[in-house]
Amino acid sequence: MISPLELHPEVSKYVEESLFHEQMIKDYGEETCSSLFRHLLAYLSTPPSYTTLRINVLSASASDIRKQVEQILTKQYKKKDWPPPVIDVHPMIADMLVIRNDGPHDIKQVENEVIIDLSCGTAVLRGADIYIQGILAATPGMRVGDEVSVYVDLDRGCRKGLTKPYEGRKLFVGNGMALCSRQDVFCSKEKTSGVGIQMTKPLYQSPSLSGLIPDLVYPQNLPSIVCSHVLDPQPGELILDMCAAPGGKTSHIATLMRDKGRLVALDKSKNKTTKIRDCCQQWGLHSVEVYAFDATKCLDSSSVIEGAPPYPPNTFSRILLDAPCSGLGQRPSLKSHMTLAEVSSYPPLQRQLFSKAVELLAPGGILVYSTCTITVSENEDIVTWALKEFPDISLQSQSPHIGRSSWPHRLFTVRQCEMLQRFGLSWTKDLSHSSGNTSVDDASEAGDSVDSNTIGFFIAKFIKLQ
Ligand SMILES: C[S@@+](CC[C@H](N)C(=O)[O-])C[C@H]1O[C@@H](n2cnc3c(N)ncnc32)[C@H](O)[C@@H]1O
Repeated sequence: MISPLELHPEVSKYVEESLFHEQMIKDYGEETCSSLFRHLLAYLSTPPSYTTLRINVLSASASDIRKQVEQILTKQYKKKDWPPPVIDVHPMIADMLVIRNDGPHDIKQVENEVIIDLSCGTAVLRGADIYIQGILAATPGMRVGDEVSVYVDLDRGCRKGLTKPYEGRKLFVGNGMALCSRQDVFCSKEKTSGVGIQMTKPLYQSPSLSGLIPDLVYPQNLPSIVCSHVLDPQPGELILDMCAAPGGKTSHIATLMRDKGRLVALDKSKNKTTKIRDCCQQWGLHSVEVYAFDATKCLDSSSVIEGAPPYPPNTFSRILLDAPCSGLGQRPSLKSHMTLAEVSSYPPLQRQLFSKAVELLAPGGILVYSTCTITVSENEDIVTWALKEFPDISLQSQSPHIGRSSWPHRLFTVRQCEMLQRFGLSWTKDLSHSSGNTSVDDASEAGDSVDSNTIGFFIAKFIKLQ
């Protein structure tokens, strides 16, 4: 049993107050709101029920890629003794494959124990095997072929190479087979890379995606795929992706432009821009220019459109601001070490980036703002601030719209709520109209479909008036 996402108490209070504002507490009662918040934290600690892959439809047809993926994963599943995977093209989004995950399973724990860290544990819950470098501790005497039980160190207390049983708080994530001995992990100079534990009986069965036809397939969460479709990039346009690394949405935007036109991709982190370049190169995309650049400085009226940033005002036909955020929509998320100062540092940065985006956008141009977090302060509040601050932009409806509408906000009309998209667990559409109904959507209410059981994500679309 996975416990709810753990937050620093002051962060938990901040997020809860951001979601359940005074009016909601008045309308639905304190008890209901805090029980919904606990439900939300529990939901965030579990992995999504589906794995989604974006596919390169410029290189092959969706059905061909689906077949290739099916062949590879069927072999992988057979090796692990699992029933064959069910893989479909998403009914509304032609460049997305959907694979149903399965779990949680009831797995009997064995004596041999392997400890891994939080980030490795998160990957295991989404289908990954464990690389040798990811192993923090293993039972003395562990040999190749042994069955082992894998635990996540929840408190970052496990010393690398610990020989005694780990006494700290740990979460069981399934059983696997050792492909290396304990000696290989901690004492060998040779065998230090590659898969160390193959997860044969994980708590959640989902495909292991490392190296899965990288020129045709990009593992990406559903809302991120939707986000680039909402931007609706067209061939021949001049488009800006302001915060682009590692390049998932950049490569998608360039693909939707059929690699014709010019896509400028910026990221503040120089190291991360390498990932954008690699990603575009792998998909054979040539329309992308990548710059390591602070997007808060990318506007300058004396600059020119060609070449590197900064750029003059009214330049781009479309801009994606996939903003740096607190990331609290990520699933599974077992424990966050973020402090209140960190979480509350994002809205000012988001407003700064948004202001630049509005100026850089050409009249008639489209701006998409998105985050992978759940706080109202980084989502709905940014929209209400922007609509007040910039009378020359207007909120637009989105296509495709397969997520929920926004979190209830005292400054939105019902129509405005419906123009925004929130993914992951959300307030039921009808709840805001009926104080008698106090449920959030869950598995019993179509909440377990691929469109709803995903990460927490927010999308807003604007047009700059002519
Ligand atoms: C949510 S991630 C972007 C994910 C990316 N759009 C994708 O789909 O692969 C936010 C990114 O913003 C970058 N960032 C943070 N501050 C920035 C700034 N001032 N200018 C440009 N990029 C920034 C971070 O390095 C991070 O890579």
